[in-house]
Amino acid sequence: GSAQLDGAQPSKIAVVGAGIGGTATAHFLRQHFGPEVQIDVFEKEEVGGRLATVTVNHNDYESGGSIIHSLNLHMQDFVKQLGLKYRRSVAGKTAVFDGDAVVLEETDWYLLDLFGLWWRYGISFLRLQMWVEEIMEKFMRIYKYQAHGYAFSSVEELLASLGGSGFINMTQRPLSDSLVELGVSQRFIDEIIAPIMRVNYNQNVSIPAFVGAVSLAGAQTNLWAVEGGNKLVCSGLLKLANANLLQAQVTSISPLHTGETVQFQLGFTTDGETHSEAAYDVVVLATPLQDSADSGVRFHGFSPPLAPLPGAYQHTVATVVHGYLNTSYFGFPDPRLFPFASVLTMDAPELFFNSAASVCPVNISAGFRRKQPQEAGVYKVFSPRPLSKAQLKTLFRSYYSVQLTEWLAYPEYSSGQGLPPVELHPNLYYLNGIEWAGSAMEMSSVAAKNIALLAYHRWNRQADMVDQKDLMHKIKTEL
Ligand SMILES: Cc1cc2nc3c(=O)[nH]c(=O)nc-3n(C[C@H](O)[C@H](O)[C@H](O)COP(=O)(O)OP(=O)(O)OC[C@H]3O[C@@H](n4cnc5c(N)ncnc54)[C@H](O)[C@@H]3O)c2cc1C
Ligand SMILES: CC(C)=CCC/C(C)=C/CC/C(C)=C/CSC[C@H](N)C(=O)O
Repeated sequence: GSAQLDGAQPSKIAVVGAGIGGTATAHFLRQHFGPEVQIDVFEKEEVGGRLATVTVNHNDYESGGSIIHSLNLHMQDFVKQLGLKYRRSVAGKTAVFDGDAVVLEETDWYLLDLFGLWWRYGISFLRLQMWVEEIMEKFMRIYKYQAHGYAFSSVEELLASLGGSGFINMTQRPLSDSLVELGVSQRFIDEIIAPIMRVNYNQNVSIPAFVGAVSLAGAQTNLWAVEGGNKLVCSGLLKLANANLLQAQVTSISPLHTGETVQFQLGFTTDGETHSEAAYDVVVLATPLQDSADSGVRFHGFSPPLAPLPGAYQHTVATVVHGYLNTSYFGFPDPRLFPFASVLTMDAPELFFNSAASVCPVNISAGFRRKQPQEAGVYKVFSPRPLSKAQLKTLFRSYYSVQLTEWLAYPEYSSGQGLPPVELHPNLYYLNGIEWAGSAMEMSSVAAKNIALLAYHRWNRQADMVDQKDLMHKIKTEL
């Protein structure tokens, strides 16, 4: 009970979930709280969570989170600190399919086919590009604030520090409204924006503008991934943090009142057996807690009781197929004349898939080249539901293997609810609320750094490092 009063560090911290959010939290907690504290990370399934690979024909392919933006500085830092390597994506052309024919043949929507896009969409293209750049520039402020040690007690405070009320409004208003206001044409929205929202978030242009901008950043050309698989970052961070990995599902969290301070007792099951571990000073929940996300975590004995989180997570199926693409379906009876590496789709009710793309293995050997459509290749198809045999036969002339991963992938953004809280109770934190602003590896990493800083400042009662206003100015005048 006296730990917090005499300024000592916490002795035990628990993190629930070993995805990028949980493992990055463990790493940053270690940085801030020092070498003495015991950090236990609970994981019920695989380290990596939504970063995962499937093996096809002796090669591994990303089945969950796959691409990282060049300005995602936490992810970049992790890769450097862990001695991992970057894997650049192998260039390939993209088409947009409307269910009937290819409506747009482009090479690379930012650079190569700029003139083609100009001709077709006029000023829309430039306006959109500037809009995304401006948002990215403001978003990048977070790295400075975090490097100076500033933390935020809510996702709203964090966003407001970066982009004022404009950023918060962007989490509530539809992307389509923002784009129309910008003067982006309906044709551009239907043929380019909607297909990008479908491939990245399995949703339409009514998703909020902030996550829409994140999704558009994810359609730029400066993207990379981690050689060997993105999930290597998670296992690497656990080691770097010197954290204990407990292969167990946390089932309950209850407060333990001892004197003036509160600690937490965690109930968990491992190999069907129930255990409990007491006396955690700080707990970070790094997994979605909505009922539909099925984390299995229950809160007992909190007064007032913790309110359930509204909203649900979107079902998205990633199907990795080794076979021959049926190019006829896209209007190219001769596969040798099919020039595309990926096909995005417009928002058409009859379409049963969102995208189909030739994919590269996570270990690209020096001489790697994409297979031609007349050869057997490995493709990833995103769809809202598992593909039936008939649907597979529509997309592939024949195939050797099919691997299906069903994800509760990212928030269902249409519900228009607010952003979940970060502080559930003193010393009990929730990471995944940030996904309701935008779900991406970097968003979880930003939230991880924020929670580690927040936990540290709360523990040490440093109120002047939390929710400070006018940080740009403060930082400039700091020594
Ligand atoms: C198909 C797909 C494609 C994506 N593509 C990209 C992309 O290209 N780029 C990008 O940046 N992002 C992408 N994302 C989003 C990105 O993967 C996620 O935002 C990010 O991985 C979330 O990490 P997290 O650690 O917050 O959550 P998770 O990875 O979900 O980690 C939570 C962990 O907690 C564990 N857990 C849950 N309950 C318990 C419990 N009770 N006890 C113990 N453990 C528990 C889970 O098993 C899981 O491992 C994609 C997501 C999907 C699904
Ligand atoms: C957080 C910021 C500022 C930028 C992140 C940009 C980014 C990498 C967004 C990706 C979002 C996402 C959920 C993509 C899913 S699908 C990716 C890919 N098309 C695939 O084929 O797997």
